Amino acid sequence: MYEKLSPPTQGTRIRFAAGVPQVPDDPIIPYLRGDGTGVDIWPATQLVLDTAMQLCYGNARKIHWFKVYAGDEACELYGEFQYLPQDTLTAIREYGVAIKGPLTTPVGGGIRSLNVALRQIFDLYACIRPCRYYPGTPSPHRHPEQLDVIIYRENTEDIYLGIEWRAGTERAQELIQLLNERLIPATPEHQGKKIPLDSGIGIKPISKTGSQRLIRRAIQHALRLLPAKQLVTLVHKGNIMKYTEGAFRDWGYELVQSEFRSECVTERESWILENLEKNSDITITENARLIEPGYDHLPAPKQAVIGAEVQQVLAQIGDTHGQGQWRQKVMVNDRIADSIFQQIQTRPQEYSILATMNLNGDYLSDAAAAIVGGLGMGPGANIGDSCAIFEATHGTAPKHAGKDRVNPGSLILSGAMLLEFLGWQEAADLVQTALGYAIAQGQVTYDLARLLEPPVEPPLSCSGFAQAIVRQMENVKKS
Ligand SMILES: NC(=O)C1=CN([C@@H]2O[C@H](COP(=O)(O)OP(=O)(O)OC[C@H]3O[C@@H](n4cnc5c(N)ncnc54)[C@H](OP(=O)(O)O)[C@@H]3O)[C@@H](O)[C@H]2O)C=CC1
Ligand SMILES: O=C(O)CCC(=O)C(=O)O
Ligand SMILES: [Mg+2]
Repeated sequence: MYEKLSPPTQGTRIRFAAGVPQVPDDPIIPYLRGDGTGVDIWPATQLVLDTAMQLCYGNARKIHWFKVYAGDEACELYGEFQYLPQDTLTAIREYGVAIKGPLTTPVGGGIRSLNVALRQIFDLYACIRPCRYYPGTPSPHRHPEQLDVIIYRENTEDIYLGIEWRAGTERAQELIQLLNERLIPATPEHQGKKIPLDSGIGIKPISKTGSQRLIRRAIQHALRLLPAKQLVTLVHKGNIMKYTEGAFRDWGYELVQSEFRSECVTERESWILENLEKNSDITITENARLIEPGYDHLPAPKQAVIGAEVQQVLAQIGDTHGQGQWRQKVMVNDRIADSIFQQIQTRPQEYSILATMNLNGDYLSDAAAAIVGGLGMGPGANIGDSCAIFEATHGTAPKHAGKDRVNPGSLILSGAMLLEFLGWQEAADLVQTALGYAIAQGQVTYDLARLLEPPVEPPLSCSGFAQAIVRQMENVKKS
């Protein structure tokens, strides 16, 4: 079955039934060490996860790690350009749940992203990146503790599908000519536009299916955490990209109507219902005026549309959501992408779960991680219906590779997400608590040490931080 791999001789595979992992007490879990700082952060992570398992479950539960290869390490074993060997894909498919370090992607030419390839091959459509503050972590913000969001990033489409043509190539020019000569002139709203012939071209597909399955998971997550997480915000740049990003928003609202009608309320619906609560004699027009800024300056047909919206909301959900019932539901709203970058900084406490397309989520997850301490504190999971791969938000940070200095926190916390996914909450909680205690006591790596006042000198090494977490876990278990 494998060309160069030998799976562990003990352990059992995880299977998925209707999207849910069926987890034995002795799962075999493939891991990819990764490139760059993967050599530092993976051993640190494995130590913490194994210790947490041992402390919580003794010999009753054990992960049997299965080393598989991608990136530079794979080329060493399998030969030149063998960045993602078939063995690795077979192992991940067979065992269902994996964890990985970061993998390098060159800018411009060369190989396409192995990270993105794995998400696409296994249809890991939901990239989940929680950004939560651990007290004592230095931050450029005065109140980083106010940010506690979970980013749900669509993970398989958008420009990450990688359908691009380099400027000047025959295909790029053929496509530009087709667009300039046929498709653009045939579309009235594009009249007069022209694409410069020396352009590179990339395609940005955003599908209804892809958008809705991601947003569905985000809403389901909010419902599980209710009332702690009560808001799902659809992030988009739909004012500019109407039929891709704007459609993402519209399909999100459609989903509320079609699948979550009794459990959700949209922000606009809540305004309409609240206006009625505050004034039971309010007319449709007065209500419409209150929900739509500039209503009085709109042409009559547009005013009519808003009036109809008010009427429809009251008729459809007045009984089920009115008189304050909507306050117990998950609210769905939307924000334009550029604005959400400042909102998470200026009003972080107002956001809970952010549902995004691929590119926006990539940007937003680094930005949100910066608020809670930087990329060393940004965990993540890529989840599909029959596979899951856990990985940090950050990349290979090549200048720090092999120096035993970077913060393994993101991969360790990704490991905690893995434990939680397996249903081993006690071990997941232990890891998070111990990591929090270590940071609170100033036991930190260089990235946090340099920001603390006064700076911590010398900082812990990568492996030293893992050992500090291990000591904290032992203390928690003793007490
Ligand atoms: N999922 C994946 O595998 C990902 C892979 N990549 C790939 O990684 C490569 C490098 O990307 P790059 O843009 O440099 O981004 P990186 O995320 O690798 O690193 C950028 C900077 O973030 C900080 N940082 C990253 N990881 C840590 C950590 N564990 N602890 C502390 N600080 C950290 C460092 O800042 P400082 O030096 O200031 O301390 C580092 O220089 C590229 O090939 C890229 O494609 C990128 C993102 C995700
Ligand atoms: O795959 C890569 O090289 C970068 C991906 C990335 O930045 C991310 O997934 O956050
Ligand atoms: Mg990124």
